[in-house]
Amino acid sequence: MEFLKLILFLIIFYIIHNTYIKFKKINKNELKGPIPIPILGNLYQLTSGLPHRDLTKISEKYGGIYRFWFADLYTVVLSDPILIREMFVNNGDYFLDRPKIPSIRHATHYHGIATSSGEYWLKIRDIINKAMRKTNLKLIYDSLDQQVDNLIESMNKIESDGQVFEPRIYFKKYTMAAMYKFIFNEEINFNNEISELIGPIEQVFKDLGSGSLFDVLLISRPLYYQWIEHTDKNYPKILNFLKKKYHQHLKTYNPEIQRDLLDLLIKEYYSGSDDDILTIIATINDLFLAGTDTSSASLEYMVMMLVNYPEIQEKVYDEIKLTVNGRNKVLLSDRQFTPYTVSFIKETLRYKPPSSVGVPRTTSQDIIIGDKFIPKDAQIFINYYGLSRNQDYFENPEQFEPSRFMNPDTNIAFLPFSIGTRNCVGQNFALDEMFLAFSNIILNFKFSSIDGKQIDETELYGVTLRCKNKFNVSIKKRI
Ligand code: HEM
Repeated sequence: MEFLKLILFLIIFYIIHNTYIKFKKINKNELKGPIPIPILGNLYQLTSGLPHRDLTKISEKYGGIYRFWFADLYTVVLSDPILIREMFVNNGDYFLDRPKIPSIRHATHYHGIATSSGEYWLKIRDIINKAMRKTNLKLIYDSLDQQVDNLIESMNKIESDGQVFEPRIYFKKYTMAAMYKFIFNEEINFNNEISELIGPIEQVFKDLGSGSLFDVLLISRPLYYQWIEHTDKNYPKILNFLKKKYHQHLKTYNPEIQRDLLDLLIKEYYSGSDDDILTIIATINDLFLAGTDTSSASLEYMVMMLVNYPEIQEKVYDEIKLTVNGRNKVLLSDRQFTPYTVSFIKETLRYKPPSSVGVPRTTSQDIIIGDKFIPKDAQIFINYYGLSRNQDYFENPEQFEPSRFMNPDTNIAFLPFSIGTRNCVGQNFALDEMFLAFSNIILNFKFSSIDGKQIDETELYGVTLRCKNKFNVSIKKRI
């Protein structure tokens, strides 16, 4: 009986303390936001299954910066481009780190490029920045050409066999093959070892995307960490695969010759210590995950937009056809002559931003931005979806209209790759890779809906925002 009383007392104490933390005044300039409830905070307001849309709706009341409690995590949600610049560029040093949560600790132990912080991150970011410069990517650009040829060849076969084209699978293969070449200098074999990784990778994305309440409830974190360490089978599979590749690579490693990214990382981090091995493995894991799903999801959306807006499809095709002037291949150097095609790609990134609420950051100290107080350790979200729906910057934001980007003035709210020193490290590569695939498929094929109806544009929320339903389309050869 006494024991039960003690438990009851502890529960009541916990709830009161939790409520006090969420309601106490921390600063006279603190952010406004919806009213939280004990324990869950504002999570009860994410009701639609599409958190980026719920967060966008809340910003209609509270504006481009507001406070939202993800259970126990004080979170700042941003959709105002001026404030985003003020924080990530003008005060960038205070917003560079990533939050620490059990599922990330389990996955990478905060190693690698995407989830690390502080000096450790600075060093690895510098290495990857250099590796991603175009001059160091010659190999991968040669290989991209080959991947585009493979894509067109597969599509030709689909068309001549009278089959339908499934964008998701073919674009995934395209972006995976590109990253595989960049990291391992190898052609990917989809019938072989990599096929067993596709399932675990998808599951990891699904788990990270749906998020876990136990990650954001402080009291449950230690137990939750132990639980995932013992039950998760997906990350160990991916990491073991990458470890195997690392050891194979080591056997033929020659410090005089840099074949690929893995060689570069071995050069920088080879000591054989567990920590350095984890750095190498976590970094290639990050690049492989971050560099494949985002670009392939965008390409998938581009095809959907071509089908749903046939008159826009014809405009893009006419521009590309005129530009290549009889050649049967579009090159990167053609891009400067295809402003409408570039606008189409930008509009797709705006309309369906692949990184819907981005990769969260955290503040390293209390800071005032404009007249807004942001406390140390707050989690910072850019709501890319909300940003791209900001009516102050985009007229009729719910309309898919590529010509909005034909205006030569840059729209400061177009930031699908984030901004500042920790923006997307693969931005230029992603834009090149998408342009090459997109412009060449449009030169070769006309896309249409299978049943004559528009394809459902609803998103499925996740680390990467993608279309809710996998869809197929009809393709018809143009040249
Ligand atoms: C349409 C394609 C892509 C979009 C929209 C996108 C968007 C983003 C965004 C919004 C971030 C978060 C940046 C921040 O914290 O402020 C990010 C980070 C990152 N992206 Fe991308 N990305 C794309 C493609 C790629 C590709 C192709 C690669 C690799 C070649 C890549 C590698 C990374 C990495 C490694 C990070 C973490 C950077 C760090 O923490 O320092 N991304 N990306």
